[in-house]
Amino acid sequence: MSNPQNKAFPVSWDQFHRDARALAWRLASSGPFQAVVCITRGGLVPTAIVARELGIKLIETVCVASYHDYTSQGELRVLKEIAEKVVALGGPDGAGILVIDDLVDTGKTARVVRDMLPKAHFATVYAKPLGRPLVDTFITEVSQDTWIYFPWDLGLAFQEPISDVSRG
Ligand SMILES: O=P(O)(O)OC[C@H]1O[C@H](OP(=O)(O)OP(=O)(O)O)[C@H](O)[C@@H]1O
Ligand SMILES: Nc1nc2[nH]cnc2c(=O)[nH]1
Ligand SMILES: [Mg+2]
Repeated sequence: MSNPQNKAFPVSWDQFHRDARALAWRLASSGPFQAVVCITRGGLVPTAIVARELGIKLIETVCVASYHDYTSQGELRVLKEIAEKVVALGGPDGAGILVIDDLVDTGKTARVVRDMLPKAHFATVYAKPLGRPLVDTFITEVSQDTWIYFPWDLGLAFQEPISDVSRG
């Protein structure tokens, strides 16, 4: 993963919806896709948006855990594999299957899932340089030392004014 994480890239619900919809537009000409494989949990929201736009109703999950305290990546564990009958829907090696995640950072998660479905189309909303070669389609690239804050991890909070003149 990216370390140190100097820069913050907070994403609102509106912006995420726009970016995920832009991903769907970009993917529309790469299909047709037989099914979506969603990498949980981060892939759940973009999968819902893309599947709605592309009219895909067959959705499978692959459950991968690696980041334990939001910024440090531990050992990668596959908690749930992709069902064989979903893999069989596509061509050999997952051709015709669309894999979706929210982002690719070091590319470790993408590598593990790519090894399961080498010919699937791999899409993320955001990409960092180390993981970018593993992704077929993405929308926005951020630098490796940026941490992306997703809307489901954020809440409204008071912001200190930029200038302190009002405090006398
Ligand atoms: O390219 P990498 O360095 O492997 O990092 C990318 C992965 O990290 C995040 O998932 P995380 O493991 O934090 O779990 P979550 O999706 O459940 O939040 C993100 O959703 C990607 O799946
Ligand atoms: N939320 C979030 N999860 C990550 N997992 C790996 N990189 C990131 C990131 O930049 N933001
Ligand atoms: Mg994830």
